[in-house]
Amino acid sequence: MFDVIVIGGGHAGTEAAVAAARSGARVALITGALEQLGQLSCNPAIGGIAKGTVVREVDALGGIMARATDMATVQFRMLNRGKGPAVWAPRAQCDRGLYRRAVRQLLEAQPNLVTMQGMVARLLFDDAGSLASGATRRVAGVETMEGRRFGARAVVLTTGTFGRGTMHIGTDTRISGGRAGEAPSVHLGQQLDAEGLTTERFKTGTPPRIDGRSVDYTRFDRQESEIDLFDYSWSHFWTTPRRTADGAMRSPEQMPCWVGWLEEAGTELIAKHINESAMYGGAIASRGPRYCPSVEDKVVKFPDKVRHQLFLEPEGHDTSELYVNGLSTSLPAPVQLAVLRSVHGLEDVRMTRAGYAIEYDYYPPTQLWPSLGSRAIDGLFFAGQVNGTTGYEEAGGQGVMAGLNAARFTQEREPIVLGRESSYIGVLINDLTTRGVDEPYRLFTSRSEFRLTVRQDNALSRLAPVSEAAGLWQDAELEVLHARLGAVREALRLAEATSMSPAIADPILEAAGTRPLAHAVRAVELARRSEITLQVLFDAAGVGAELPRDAIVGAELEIKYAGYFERERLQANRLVAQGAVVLPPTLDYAAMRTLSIEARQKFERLKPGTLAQASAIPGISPADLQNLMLELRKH
Ligand SMILES: Cc1cc2nc3c(=O)[nH]c(=O)nc-3n(C[C@H](O)[C@H](O)[C@H](O)COP(=O)(O)OP(=O)(O)OC[C@H]3O[C@@H](n4cnc5c(N)ncnc54)[C@H](O)[C@@H]3O)c2cc1C
Ligand SMILES: NC(=O)c1ccc[n+]([C@@H]2O[C@H](COP(=O)([O-])OP(=O)(O)OC[C@H]3O[C@@H](n4cnc5c(N)ncnc54)[C@H](O)[C@@H]3O)[C@@H](O)[C@H]2O)c1
Repeated sequence: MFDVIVIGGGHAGTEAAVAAARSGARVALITGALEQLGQLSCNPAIGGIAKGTVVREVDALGGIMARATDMATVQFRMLNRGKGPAVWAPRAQCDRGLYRRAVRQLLEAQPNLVTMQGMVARLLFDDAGSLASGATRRVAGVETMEGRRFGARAVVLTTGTFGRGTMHIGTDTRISGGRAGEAPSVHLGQQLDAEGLTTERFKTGTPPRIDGRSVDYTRFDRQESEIDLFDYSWSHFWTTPRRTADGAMRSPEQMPCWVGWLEEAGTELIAKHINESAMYGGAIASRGPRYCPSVEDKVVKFPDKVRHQLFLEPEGHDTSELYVNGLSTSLPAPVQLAVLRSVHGLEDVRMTRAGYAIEYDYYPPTQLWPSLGSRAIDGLFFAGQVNGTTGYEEAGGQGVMAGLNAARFTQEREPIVLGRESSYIGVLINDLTTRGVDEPYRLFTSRSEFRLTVRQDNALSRLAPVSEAAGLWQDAELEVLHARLGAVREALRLAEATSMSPAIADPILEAAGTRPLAHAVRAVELARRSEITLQVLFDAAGVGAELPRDAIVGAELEIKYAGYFERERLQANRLVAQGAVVLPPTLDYAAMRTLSIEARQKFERLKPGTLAQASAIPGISPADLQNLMLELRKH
């Protein structure tokens, strides 16, 4: 008997299992193939715009994604570097094999957690759900295809793209599978249909891979890694052997990326064969991710663009295979090869694997509570691609919260729901459970009202209070965590306390093209200037050498954008105060005549957990919210 069983060992499942185990639950993770734990289904890149912030949030909640990435990075870029640190976005490409092994190693190092191989065929139920939740059933365990049965008080379902997955290459090739080379999950979906859960279909796609030994690299621009400037996980600053005592990096050897172009010859080929593409030839009807478009989409939707950028990304040290980023496609394999060979430098290329599209089941996430628990079946939680999202990071973020709340469910503790003002994970889950999805959901900075205060550099200070209160850390980790947070405070104190004389500051100011000093000022005042970094000031004044760079950048951002942050914080506080008002699931919205009919219907159907969630439902007006507050007072 386990407290929590997690079905699936992708990015949602592995995080869910760790979060539940860290919460004190006895956890089993059951997945199709143990060798594939943590498999990066598509490109081996972790992070990017908004997603990089989620990786750090997962890390601040005790997750493993950041640690695994740090152990496997072979190429790193800080995106948006030109735009100022408030919107910097870390993106790491990993050695695919190293990443998988790192995930497995981290899982096996986790107390309270066992991993097992097996395809879950069905859930086991107790008859009744609890009266309070209104659920019709309560989950009691799982049974695998081989007939092994395991009892559990909560189950987290994270089966990704495997739910009745069908892969397509061109219009004629259709293969049943969850991912290239892996079987789909069929029985579980049939059972959930029979239980009355709503199921829908989405699609996604992946590009072909090529043999790096058949590439003429002289025709591509070489892009080096910026690795020495960054660690994803806060824990690496202090505890692990990733850095040597003098701060040098001990990551895997870095590999270059190659930037090239799909030219007119390639786009013409795609246009000519467009009806043979699975997506355009009618083989697939379901909707795909708008923001991870296939190359067919790009050619059809942007016909005036004669060329499209491609990145050849290394798959790892143990292989010469390259991932062709930008060329996701479901054209027939011979057409894919011809398109590849139209690219300058790929004239003689060997295609090692064809790209394909995949259609899979997802469960519209408005069927969930904000805890990610099912409204229909007590103790059943959903996370990852099955909730209609796309992306490893979106999956990981949901996984942590589902695992945490599944454990808390078994411990009869209140679920933890992150606010929109606290994190991108809060925005993601709030959007999913209140608004639902009509295309695969991907995070962007624009989805957050608080994108200046919710940044990649301050994830730990935002979420450590949550993870600490939830009891996710061991004592030694807490010590490191407090030291890490203390470093930002110390950098801020030093900025206030350090006086910069004209003799020290002027060479820096002149080099940056900003006006020199008339008299000595505090470092904090100079750090407000957009051209000047706090690190440069500290280096010149000979202070702060013991502080991690990241803490100094975090302090600098707090100084530079203090005015904006203050405004967002006030707004966030208002939202928290108002939004925290709890709406019990037993409220009879149909009887609330002061609400509009649309509001009554939507509240009845979606059962928002708090006023903040009620306000995020599309179509709900400020008048409805005011009236709802008045109705609540009558209760
Ligand atoms: C071809 C392809 C292309 C993709 N391209 C992109 C992209 O460009 N951009 C992007 O953001 N995302 C892309 N994705 C999606 C990305 O892979 C997912 O968002 C991410 O992996 C989701 O993580 P997950 O944990 O929800 O599911 P997955 O990573 O799919 O993991 C599911 C896990 O569940 C296990 N499993 C399934 N059924 C069962 C069962 N019945 N019993 C036990 N275990 C089971 C599987 O073995 C697997 O370990 C792509 C996916 C595919 C397949
Ligand atoms: N079809 C799908 O649903 C699908 C497929 C693959 C990946 N993904 C997801 O997308 C995310 C990462 O994708 P991504 O980063 O390739 O795309 P992205 O669109 O997030 O890329 C972000 C930015 O990185 C730039 N970029 C891409 N490759 C680069 C490189 N090698 N060097 C420097 N800059 C580069 C791009 O120009 C873009 O501006 C992951 O979360 C992954 O799960 C989804």
